[in-house]
Amino acid sequence: MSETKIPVTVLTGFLGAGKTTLLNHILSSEHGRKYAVLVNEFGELGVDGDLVVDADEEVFETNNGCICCTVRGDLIRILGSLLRRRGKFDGIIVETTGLADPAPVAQTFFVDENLREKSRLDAVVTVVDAYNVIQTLDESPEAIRQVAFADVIILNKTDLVDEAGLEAIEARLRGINASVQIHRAQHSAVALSTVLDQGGFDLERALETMPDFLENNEHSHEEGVTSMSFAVEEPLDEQRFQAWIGAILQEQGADILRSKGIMHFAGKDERFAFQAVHMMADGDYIGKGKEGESKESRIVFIGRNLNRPQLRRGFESCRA
Ligand SMILES: Nc1nc2c(ncn2[C@@H]2O[C@H](COP(=O)(O)OP(=O)(O)OP(=O)(O)O)[C@@H](O)[C@H]2O)c(=O)[nH]1
Repeated sequence: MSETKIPVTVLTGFLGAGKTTLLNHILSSEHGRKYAVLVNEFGELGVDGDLVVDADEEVFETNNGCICCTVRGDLIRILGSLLRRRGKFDGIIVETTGLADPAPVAQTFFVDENLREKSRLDAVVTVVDAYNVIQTLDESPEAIRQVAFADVIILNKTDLVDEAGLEAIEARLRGINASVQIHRAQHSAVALSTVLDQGGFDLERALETMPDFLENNEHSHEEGVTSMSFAVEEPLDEQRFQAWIGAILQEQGADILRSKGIMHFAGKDERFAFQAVHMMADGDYIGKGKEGESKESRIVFIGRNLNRPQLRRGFESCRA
């Protein structure tokens, strides 16, 4: 992805999962980089010397109008002014406290022209409380969505759950989101490289490790949220792909929470990284793959009511 675009990490997770602990861990680590942080609970971050932007309550003020529009408007305004001060920091972290659904925040980076030009959604990171997650998933559709949207899950509070319990949790999380990278943690102490600067390359790694045809539709207790991935070995026709994915997202974007993939287009050396949150999509060329690397194009859909044969046929019909 374009080097000049500032990476944005969207941090989400259920109440008390360990988001603030993670933020403090990031900001107090020796990484030699500067991050701007947008939170709606300023004051929790007792970190000196780092650039912490007080977005206060107003960022996520939602008492009138559509939640998505309000959030987007405020985010666009604050990020717009942040991006004018480019060069002062290397990345932006947006904590979505109080907002169960990360979609409107993530989508902002695909919708606004200015933000699209200057920034890119690097990853949605979801912090999960290992001790409470099973109950939370049973009781809350929002928790399921947060898992579905995640590129990276920090499975936190592993000190409170035994190994068998953790394995059961991981299986359940993968039942919702098969391509997600899960990192176990205590007090959100993860290597920063697992959270920040994920870019298109980790997407590729995630897709590689994801089995082709996961049959996990039996996870109906997750309100039918599941994931499917498809691979095509031959190069794709760019126009055909764009038309197909555009139509799919238009028609089924309400059910498709997240989609992402790495494409090899005929006549292009560089790989194309695609991602979408509901119907809002974005894509960028991310450079050539390594010598001898597979030229397979892969795509993953996470959502409900996914029609496997239809999606597979559609993707295969994009071959050049
Ligand atoms: N036992 C245990 N406790 C933890 C761990 N990580 C965080 N905690 C505790 O969990 C509580 C919540 O952590 P926070 O980081 O404030 O969680 P949060 O997601 O920011 O919470 P909200 O902003 O209220 O949604 C704090 O008391 C932490 O000390 C962990 O790995 N193990």
